[in-house]
Amino acid sequence: KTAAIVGCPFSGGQPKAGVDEGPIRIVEAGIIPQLEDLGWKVKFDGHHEFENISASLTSDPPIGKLKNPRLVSQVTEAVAKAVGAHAQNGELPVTIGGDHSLAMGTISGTLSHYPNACVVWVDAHADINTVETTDSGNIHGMPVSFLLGIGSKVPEFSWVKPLLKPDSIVYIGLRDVDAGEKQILREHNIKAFSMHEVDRYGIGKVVEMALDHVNPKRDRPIHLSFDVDALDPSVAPSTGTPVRGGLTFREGHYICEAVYETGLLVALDLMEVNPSLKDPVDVEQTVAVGCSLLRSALGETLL
Ligand SMILES: N[C@@]1(C(=O)O)CN(C[C@@H]2CCCCN2)C[C@@H]1CCC[B-](O)(O)O
Ligand SMILES: [Mn+2]
Ligand SMILES: [Mn+2]
Ligand SMILES: [Mn+2]
Repeated sequence: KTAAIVGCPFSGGQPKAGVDEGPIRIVEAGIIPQLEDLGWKVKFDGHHEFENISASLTSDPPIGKLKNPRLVSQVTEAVAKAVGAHAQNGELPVTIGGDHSLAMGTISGTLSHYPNACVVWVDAHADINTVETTDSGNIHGMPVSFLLGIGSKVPEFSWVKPLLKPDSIVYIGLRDVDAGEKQILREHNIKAFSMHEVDRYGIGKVVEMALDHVNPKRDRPIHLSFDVDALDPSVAPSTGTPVRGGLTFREGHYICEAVYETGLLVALDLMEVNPSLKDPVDVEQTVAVGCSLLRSALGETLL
């Protein structure tokens, strides 16, 4: 079994510099030999270069509130092609971000090859703002709305096909959801296990219920999209939009272990590690947690 590392040094979906260094630090931390030690054949053709895309853009003025729209669209389209190609080759794409706008690409890529795939989205945030509801205009808060095809269309994003259905995504870890997003989740009956449910049922039951919702017969491929800000800031401090009251180290790892145990994982994203926001100790911790989550999602067990 081959894992293909899709290193995406990209920060255009949000305003904080440094998140583009995430993949570089995770690879430098040794994720490749770590995965090889788990028995994976690891393919890594170097981090994706997006310079040519940004160089070819003479200008990229906001569209409405949306920031860096053309850059984000072109980068995520390239990522969709890369992920789709790896999936086509029978490899498991492991996309390391970079900000979460990249998931517009990764999940498009997965769905192009596995149309029946379901998505487990682990995050403090729903990332489902539309052109109408976004307040920040930061596209890392919007990828799910594009994947669902909701909200008014933006011609620059016409490559994104509405391949994701509302009943095929489930959230775990939500605790900072905008009013407009809450309304969208309700209107589309999108299943979400917030930190309230994690407290109430425990992570084991939450993961079971989440999978029962999107994968009742455990026969659908799974795309796991993990935003490290789902974890409590004490666990993963160096990230752009930290929110208190998050998942513990073990809860985050349990999700990854349980998803791997299904044997259905076909694609994995590890997003929003920004190694420039904190002191070296906190950065090191965040990078190490990112590597650890990746290992757990790819078969590392405690016994
Ligand atoms: N919904 C958001 C958006 O900008 O759209 C607003 N939020 C920050 C905001 C700060 C003030 C209190 C309410 N929250 C970040 C989120 C996007 C996170 C993207 B992710 O990829 O990090 O999950
Ligand atoms: Mn590649
Ligand atoms: Mn996110
Ligand atoms: Mn988030």
